[in-house]
Amino acid sequence: MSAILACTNVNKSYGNKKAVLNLDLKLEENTVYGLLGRNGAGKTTLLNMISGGSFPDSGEIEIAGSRLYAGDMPANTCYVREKNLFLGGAKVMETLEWASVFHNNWDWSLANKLVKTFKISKDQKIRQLSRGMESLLGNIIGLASRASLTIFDEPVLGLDALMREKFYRILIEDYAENPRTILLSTHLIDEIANVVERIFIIDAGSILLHDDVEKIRINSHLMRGSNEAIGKFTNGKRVIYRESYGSGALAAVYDKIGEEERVSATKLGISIDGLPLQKFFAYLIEEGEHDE
Ligand SMILES: Nc1ncnc2c1ncn2[C@@H]1O[C@H](COP(=O)(O)OP(=O)(O)OP(=O)(O)O)[C@@H](O)[C@H]1O
Repeated sequence: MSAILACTNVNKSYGNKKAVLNLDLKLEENTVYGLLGRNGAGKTTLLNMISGGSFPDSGEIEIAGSRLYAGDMPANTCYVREKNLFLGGAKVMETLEWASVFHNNWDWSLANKLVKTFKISKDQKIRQLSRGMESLLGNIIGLASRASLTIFDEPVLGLDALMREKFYRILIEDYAENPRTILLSTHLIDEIANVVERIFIIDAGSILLHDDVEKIRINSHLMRGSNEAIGKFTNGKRVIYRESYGSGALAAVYDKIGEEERVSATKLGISIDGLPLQKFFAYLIEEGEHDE
């Protein structure tokens, strides 16, 4: 597979604030990625640079092998912003028509179908849409663009649980029929666990970890036992978080644990549970804080 996006040693500051720091990131063709990071981690700053909205202070961004220079609009890329830039006085239909002009692979039949699915009136003005409906309109544009690189920043903001589920289901179905690279940036991690194939975790402007979701699911564990047993068992393993309480301890481990090791853990009185993605992320970020 070849890279649709490559960021190399990218930096961006606002005054003294380093928002993106020595960041490397590579996205392959035809893969769904998640970009996770807490508030202020640098996600929007990064996505703005990838979409040509701002330019790095240093480093390189390449899209489909072409380097982005200041003022360039990346080809065949669709960026659905958290705060979209639609004109309040324009109608939904006019906004879709405007979007269709910018995207070569635009699919009107999909756009029309989704407008019906999400019950949005084409004659309604943008300023009359609810927050959730506005998110949905952005998402319709993202999906109908069928861009080789489609980026959604907080796509389910303001949507109820049913609509969030519907959006992700449609995204997966459409992706299966029309593979392209999709990057989902969100705080609602567990909701995308079954949608994305790989995950990038960004913290303080840099990528802290990237891996396959399946690998994270298999290799992330929460262990509880005595301080001594946990210390012994986790020796040499990648411990992303550890906490002691009295004579007991808890450890979040990101490593392979084989059957034999599980047997020896049981003998040591250690319990091992899986870690939901949200928890894995929280422990990883918290451990990062301890290290500072
Ligand atoms: N225009 C700006 N001027 C000054 N500082 C900024 C500006 N935009 C962002 N920052 C700072 O840069 C850092 C990264 O911000 P960014 O918006 O990229 O984070 P984020 O991960 O998208 O956060 P959130 O999830 O809250 O949207 C933050 O510390 C933020 O305060």
